[in-house]
Formats: sequence, C-alpha cells, structure tokens
Amino acid sequence: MDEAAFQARAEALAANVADQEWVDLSPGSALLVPDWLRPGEDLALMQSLFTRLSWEQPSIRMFGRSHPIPRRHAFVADPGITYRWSGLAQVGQPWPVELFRIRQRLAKAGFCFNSVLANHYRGGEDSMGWHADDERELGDHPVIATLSLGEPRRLSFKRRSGEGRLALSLGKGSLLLTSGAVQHHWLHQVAKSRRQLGERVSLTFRMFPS
Ligand SMILES: O=C(O)CCC(=O)C(=O)O
Ligand SMILES: [Fe+2]
Repeated sequence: MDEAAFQARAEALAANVADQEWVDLSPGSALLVPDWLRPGEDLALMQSLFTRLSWEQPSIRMFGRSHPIPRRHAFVADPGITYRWSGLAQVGQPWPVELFRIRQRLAKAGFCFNSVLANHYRGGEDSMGWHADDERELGDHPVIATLSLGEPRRLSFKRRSGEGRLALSLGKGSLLLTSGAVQHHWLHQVAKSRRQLGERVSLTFRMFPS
C-alpha cells in the first residue's frame, strides 16, 4: 500500500469515527483514532491474550552483549511467516479468535495484515528503544496498525536525519495507523517511565507481502 493508497484508506476510516487526529510525520503520515475499541473491550481483550498467547522475554545482542528485552512479546502470524529482527527469528503462533476478529475489522476498513507482534509492558520500567520497523521482509511500504490496551504510554518519534521530534499518548482502545514512509524516515520508541504505571499491551499489525 503506497502513500496515496494509505492516505485514501485512512481518510475513509477517519470519516467513520467520531474522533481522530492526523499526525504529521512527513513525508509519511499517521492517523490516531483514540476510541477505536468500545469501552471495556480493551481490558477483556488484554486479559484473554494473557492466557491465549505464549509470551516470552528473549535476549538480544546489543553492542556485543546479550540482554533480555525490557518487555514480553508474542508473535502471531499466518502459517509460514517468520519475523527476523535484532538476531531473533520469531515463528508465528496461530491466531486466537479475538485477535482474528480485530484483523478482520481492520481488513474491512482496507487495512490487510497477516501478522501481529504483541508487546507487553508490565510497568513503567518496561520499554522499547529507538528503532524503525523497516525490515526488508515487510516490503517497500511497511504500513503498521498499533492497537493499544491498558495503561496509556507515550510513543515518541524522531526524524532519522535532522530536526524533528514528536510524541503521542496512546491510550486504551486507541488505534494508530502509520504509513510506510514513517518507518523509512522516522525512528520511534516507548521510553521507560519513573512513574508507577499499570500494564499495557500493544498489538502491532504487520503485512509480510508474499
Ligand atoms: O508499543 C508500542 O506502541 C510500539 C511498539 C513497536 O514499536 C513495535 O512493536 O515495533
Ligand atoms: Fe516499532
């Protein structure tokens, strides 16, 4: 889905929701829908995913040393998809029905995905460092949909070259759609927080083109 197709589909989605915010991440763009899930739907989904998915906290090598990632994660995908990043090779788990329904809901809005990386931040000390989701396996236009459950967390962006920073608060039940150019031109992170924070799960839907 190139930038023009992303824009058209995101505009159509935006026209069907009460509240939405366009985020300028030029040359890419992003749409934030604060209340994409119904009230209470997010907690029910989070609780069921805790038992339905097999969560892990692997170690990755950084600067020559091995560190456990500061969060837990689970990768769900159609058969045959393996996600390789930071030296990990994640084979997809099968789709729990609750997650499959979300995927179908996104597909109905024109956003098709065949996998989702779920991240579990147990509290403020859990985080995700600066990165972009631009692995070659995700194709030329790595559109990502992020659905947030539980505690709101700040997602920060910084431009890869030159000036430009921005942060969004991703609250429970919110949906963030980012176009492919966002991954090519910006980095993002979920920084640690010194505040006492509750649990959050982010569901980052991705498409591995065949
Ligand atoms: O938790 C988030 O909102 C960000 C997750 C993320 O960047 C990722 O899974 O690649
Ligand atoms: Fe990411």
